[in-house]
Amino acid sequence: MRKAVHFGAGNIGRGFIGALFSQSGYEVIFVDIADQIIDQLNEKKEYRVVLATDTKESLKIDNVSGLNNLKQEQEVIAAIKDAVYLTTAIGPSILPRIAPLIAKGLAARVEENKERLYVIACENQISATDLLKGYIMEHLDQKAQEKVLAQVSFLNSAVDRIVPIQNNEGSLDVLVEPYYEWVVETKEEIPRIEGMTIVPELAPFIERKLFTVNTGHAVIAYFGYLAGKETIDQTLADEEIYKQVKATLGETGAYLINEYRLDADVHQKYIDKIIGRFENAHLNDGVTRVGRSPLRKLGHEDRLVRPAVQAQKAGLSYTNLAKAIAAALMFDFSGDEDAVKLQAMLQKHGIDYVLQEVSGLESTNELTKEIVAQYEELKK
Ligand SMILES: NC(=O)c1ccc[n+]([C@@H]2O[C@H](COP(=O)([O-])OP(=O)(O)OC[C@H]3O[C@@H](n4cnc5c(N)ncnc54)[C@H](O)[C@@H]3O)[C@@H](O)[C@H]2O)c1
Ligand SMILES: O=P(O)(O)OC[C@@H](O)[C@@H](O)[C@H](O)[C@H](O)CO
Repeated sequence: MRKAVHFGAGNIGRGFIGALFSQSGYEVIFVDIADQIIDQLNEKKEYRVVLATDTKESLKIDNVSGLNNLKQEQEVIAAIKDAVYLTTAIGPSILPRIAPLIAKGLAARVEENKERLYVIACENQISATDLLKGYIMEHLDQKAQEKVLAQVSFLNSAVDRIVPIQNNEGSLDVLVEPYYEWVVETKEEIPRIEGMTIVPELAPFIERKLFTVNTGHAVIAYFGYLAGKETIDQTLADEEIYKQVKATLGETGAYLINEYRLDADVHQKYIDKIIGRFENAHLNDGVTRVGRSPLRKLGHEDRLVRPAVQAQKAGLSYTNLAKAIAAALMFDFSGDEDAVKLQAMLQKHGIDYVLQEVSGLESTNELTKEIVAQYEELKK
């Protein structure tokens, strides 16, 4: 049986990427640090993906097992030697931590197995696989680097499926929305996986996804948090926030339509469909999950700052994006390590410093001035 090694047996790992591999006839070896999940994967060897619909249809996902990357290095290396695919869904900040072990696995594999291996990072981050590749290369000598580059394809991708935090302690089953899209950039023929879409140029797909689904989601999460809401669907029921989401997606939409020559009507339908997905009450998706890691989300290339910077460059409106950035700066959820760091940084150094250090925005930039003004307004 063909093998896929997938790092991160969390919500997207089990609920989306691992599930597609299993349904495509692959044996899926999940690699994670959570012993409870790994033990269950090895004991049960199957779980269910449950769709967040009225009827809660479910699919059985089998041929799965688990390895702990901190305790079973040799087993992970052996699995990489045999795999056809190596994927991740672990969070962009964790990629540097798993890179040393992946490097060891790739170095061993290219000596013994001449079949091509396909590496794909499935994270909400532009060029996540390129980043992972860079981290891996730091752990290989020149000879190993050359062999790996000759025998391994590193493919960027965009992943879209809303998978909330699961409220079923002790179960491997995952509740997911029915919609999904996995777009992979390559010009090669690669082994077929059910549900994977291949494109020669990813930029329009990942930017459209990040700056519509994730920008919209972030707006709901940060304004919802400020308004004391619990979930994404509850927040969207608030008329003012609904209007704010629409207006912000109008701004990212204008940038995307201009940049990628998209059809305006088709893009509007895409926005409407996504808002419909956010309204799915079966997901019970928390504003604190969607707003998680605000330092990452306030990054220069991420879902809020990049479209604002790009809109500004193109002479388009960015007022609503600036307001969303201001709301993200107010995310002071004590259960989120990044939010705690962000608030400490704001208190110690002030907003101009944070926008410079975290978002790469100069204090003299008109966009920065707009964010500061919106922040002062929100604080009132
Ligand atoms: N949940 C979604 O709706 C969704 C949708 C699209 C993309 N994504 C992206 O997928 C990625 C994963 O998100 P998620 O929601 O599945 O998160 P998650 O927290 O549910 O899963 C992450 C998994 O990684 C594991 N992990 C953490 N550190 C590790 C380490 N050092 N070594 C091995 N495993 C480690 C955790 O134990 C966990 O099981 C993120 O980049 C996210 O942006 C999520
Ligand atoms: O995963 P994050 O933290 O980058 O973003 C939170 C959500 O917006 C995200 O997980 C979405 O649910 C997902 O990107 C939908 O495809």
